[in-house]
Amino acid sequence: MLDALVRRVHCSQRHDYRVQCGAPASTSLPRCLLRQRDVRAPVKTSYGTCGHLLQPRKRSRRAAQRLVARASLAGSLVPLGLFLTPGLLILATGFVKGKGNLSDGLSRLLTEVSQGYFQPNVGGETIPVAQGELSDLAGDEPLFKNLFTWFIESGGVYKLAFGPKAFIVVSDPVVVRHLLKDNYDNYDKGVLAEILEPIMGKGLIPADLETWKPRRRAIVPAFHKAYLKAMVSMFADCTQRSIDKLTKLTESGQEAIIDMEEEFLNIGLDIIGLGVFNYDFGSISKESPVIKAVYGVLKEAEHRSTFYIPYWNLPGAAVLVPRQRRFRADLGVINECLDGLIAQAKRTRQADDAEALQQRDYSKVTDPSLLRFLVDMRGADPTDKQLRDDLMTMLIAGHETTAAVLTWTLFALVQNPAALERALAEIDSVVGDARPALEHIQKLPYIAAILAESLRLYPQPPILIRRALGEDTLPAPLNGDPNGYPIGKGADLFISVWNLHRSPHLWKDPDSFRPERFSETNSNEGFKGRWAGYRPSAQGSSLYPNEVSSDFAFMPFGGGARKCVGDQFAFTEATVALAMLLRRFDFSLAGDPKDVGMATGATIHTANGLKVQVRRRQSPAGPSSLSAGSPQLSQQPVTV
Ligand code: HEM
Repeated sequence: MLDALVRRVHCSQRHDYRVQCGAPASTSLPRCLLRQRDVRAPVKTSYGTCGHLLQPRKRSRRAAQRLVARASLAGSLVPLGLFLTPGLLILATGFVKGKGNLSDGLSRLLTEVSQGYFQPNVGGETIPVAQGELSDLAGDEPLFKNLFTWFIESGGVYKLAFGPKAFIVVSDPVVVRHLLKDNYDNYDKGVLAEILEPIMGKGLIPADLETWKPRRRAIVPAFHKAYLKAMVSMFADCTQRSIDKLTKLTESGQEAIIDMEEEFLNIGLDIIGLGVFNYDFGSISKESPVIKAVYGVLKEAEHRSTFYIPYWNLPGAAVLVPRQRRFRADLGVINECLDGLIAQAKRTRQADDAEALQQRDYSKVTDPSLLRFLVDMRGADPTDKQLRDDLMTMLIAGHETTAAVLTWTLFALVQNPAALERALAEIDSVVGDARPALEHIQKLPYIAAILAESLRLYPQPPILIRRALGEDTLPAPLNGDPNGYPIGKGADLFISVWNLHRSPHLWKDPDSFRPERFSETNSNEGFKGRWAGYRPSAQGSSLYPNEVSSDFAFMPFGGGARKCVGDQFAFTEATVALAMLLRRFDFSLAGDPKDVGMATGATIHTANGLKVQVRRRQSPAGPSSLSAGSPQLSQQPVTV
């Protein structure tokens, strides 16, 4: 195990070194040995083979500010916690006086205070341990990148302890297949459900298994083929709004610098509003209190998913903490809007069974939204609250995710001229100036490979979360204990999609952007027949390479029972938007790729926006008949 105790350091010229902690092999491992601080001392006066002085990685000013902010927030909430029980006061003093740094001590204290219990023993004693501290989270890198470093050091299943809380981190396709498919009903969403419950209630993503089963059965049929066809037309309309805006900004050959991440978020919001509840946010061209509230709630969802102390559960936090007060106000605005839309849909209900609803003539349907289908479907009869939870869930699940895919795809393409050229040739010859239709999308395999490659490098979300409802034994990961790892009820798991997608055991040249990889077979003898490898032929009729063709090494939309319900919606949306924008404009990065940065939330987004220079594309070749596309959008969006 000691062999794994390595850390990265740099010399003054930024040569990269891996150093080993100096503890003797026989020593039992106190947690502090793994902390960067403890590794710094022995290397402070060491020199690398380059002759330069070795030094620990420097924290950026931003990271340091983040750490201070977290520590001070923790500090400001301590008094609340201290009132809860005198025993915790002693605990607090012990932690704060202890050797750990202040933020680590406070973080542990707050985790316990706010959750009110110590993490029960959740088994997993035989799992290799990597231990982390809050200071690791406050480093330069997002959490999922730290998880990758520990994966390389500790293997496809390891345990990570933050104070009293332990997470089992899984980065092996055989174990992931077991969790998501073979034994899925032994797991719920655990910590994620706790975080999201105030926002999504019992919507499909956080729902417990009992609530989830009938809702999943009701929602899946709503994404039928005729719906998807109508949606493709709407995707084109919403992208056209952005094209019109960019066309204006690039009048008479001008060049404009645009934050395309923001633009993709606007396109995505308009699309998800229309597709889910036939509400036109019109966010590409205007601001409204509802849009502001949606962004406010999304920001809070992101804050909660990265802030590992659930301070918002402390008594009074919702009233005392300004951002929590704002969050409640924003949630009120959205709920009022959704309640209005649900009431209106119920007033105009035309009940029918699912099959009949799927056979409606969608070229004449004025409201093709999911809400309309869910209200009209006979037999499901969800309560207003359940409907609202499902709508809110889909609004959040389908907005930032697709925008993030488009952002990172464009980021990759502007740096890969050969891939861009091939993409343009495909768009020009298959779609040309036509309005993209479902039939076009099936004929754009290279665009599909580009989007898949972007999702491989930047999975949205980078981590999936589960909690064991009963005991289980995780199968052995690559090079792990052949007996597997028993875990107990209540064990919390992080499935690291980032690690799977960038694993050197599963992919050749994993960090390169190379869409062509999806037409090559790939395997690893080390799995001894337990992992089937990546096989393009197993993709079948799916629009994109997926968890089936990669045997859970590539999961752009998750896998198994709780796989994304909006995968086809999202994939066609991204294809339409990308094809239409690339056809019309030339994009090049305004600045250094490093300036874009990376930040983590529910999705991976940029730290500083995706600023690109936009120019009109000069006379692109290819079919130019508009009649080849689908008919104009016939739906009349509702505004309340
Ligand atoms: C590119 C865009 C998208 C990506 C990358 C994505 C990814 C995912 C992933 C990975 C999961 C599995 C989560 C887990 O197992 O814990 C998921 C679930 C889900 N997604 Fe998506 N999603 C996208 C777009 C959408 C859209 C457009 C919608 C709805 C219109 C949607 C609705 C949902 C729902 C409801 C679930 C929960 C399914 C269940 O638990 O049964 N997603 N998504």
